[in-house]
Amino acid sequence: MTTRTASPHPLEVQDVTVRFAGLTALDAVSFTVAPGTVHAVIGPNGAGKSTCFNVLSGLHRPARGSVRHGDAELTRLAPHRIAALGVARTFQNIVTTAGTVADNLMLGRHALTRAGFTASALRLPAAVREQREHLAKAREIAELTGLGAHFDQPVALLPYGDRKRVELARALCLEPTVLLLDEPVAGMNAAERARTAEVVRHVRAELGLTVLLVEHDMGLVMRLADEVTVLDFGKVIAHGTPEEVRRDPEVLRAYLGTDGTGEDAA
Ligand SMILES: Nc1ncnc2c1ncn2[C@@H]1O[C@H](COP(=O)(O)OP(=O)(O)OP(=O)(O)O)[C@@H](O)[C@H]1O
Repeated sequence: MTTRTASPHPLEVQDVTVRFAGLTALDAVSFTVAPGTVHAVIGPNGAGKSTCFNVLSGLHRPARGSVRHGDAELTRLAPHRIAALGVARTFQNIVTTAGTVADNLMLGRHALTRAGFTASALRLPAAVREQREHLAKAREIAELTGLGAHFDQPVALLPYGDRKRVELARALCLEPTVLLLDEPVAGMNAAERARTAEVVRHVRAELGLTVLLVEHDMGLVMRLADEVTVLDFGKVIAHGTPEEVRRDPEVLRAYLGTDGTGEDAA
């Protein structure tokens, strides 16, 4: 069975430009996500965060620029090929409500399954053994993400925060080296947000993952990110630690319409 280890490679976004009809949604965006770090992409509404996320996961092909991870140029690959390289994404809206937690996590193992359909259907010994190993791995990931007690429960019956974490666990079942999180705490209450931050911190430490997250929740970004890239109108306006970007006058202007002095920006 495939087991991946932490990647030594950064995720390098270089000069990425995306246009929709007349609108430049991303304009020569560059940043590097260092291996084993949590990197957040933030920005006001319409700044280009989702577009950036979709480029990284292969849903949008940029007009220009590259996204490199080791030897791979991700902008030329279909989403499933990017996932197979160990770059897994979550989806903002919960996509997993059917079946149990175990069922959903086993779906996440699908790309790592070697036994063919026929071998599985005939329950050949190798296929049965592989299935058992995948189930054990799925259980391990459920434990890691605080879902162990719910492993055999229907996802639809779980509280919202746990359901959203099933999505995170499903992505982890791919044994990624890079995890792309699309607003992982959207819609959660304060306790659920804190719990999810703890889980992300824990899985990053345990698995040595590189994490890129797009997030509106500043509290989460400040608590979790090692580095932050700030977008506004499709351009990078700031890079730095959470503390640095929080004090950056450009960032204050973009978010608050002020330069931080109390005067409205022109
Ligand atoms: N498929 C599309 N077709 C046309 N314009 C689009 C498309 N997707 C995004 N845009 C536009 O591109 C710009 C960037 O949008 P994007 O969704 O990436 O921003 P965002 O930072 O994720 O915003 P939000 O915080 O509101 O989710 C916006 O002006 C948006 O209207």
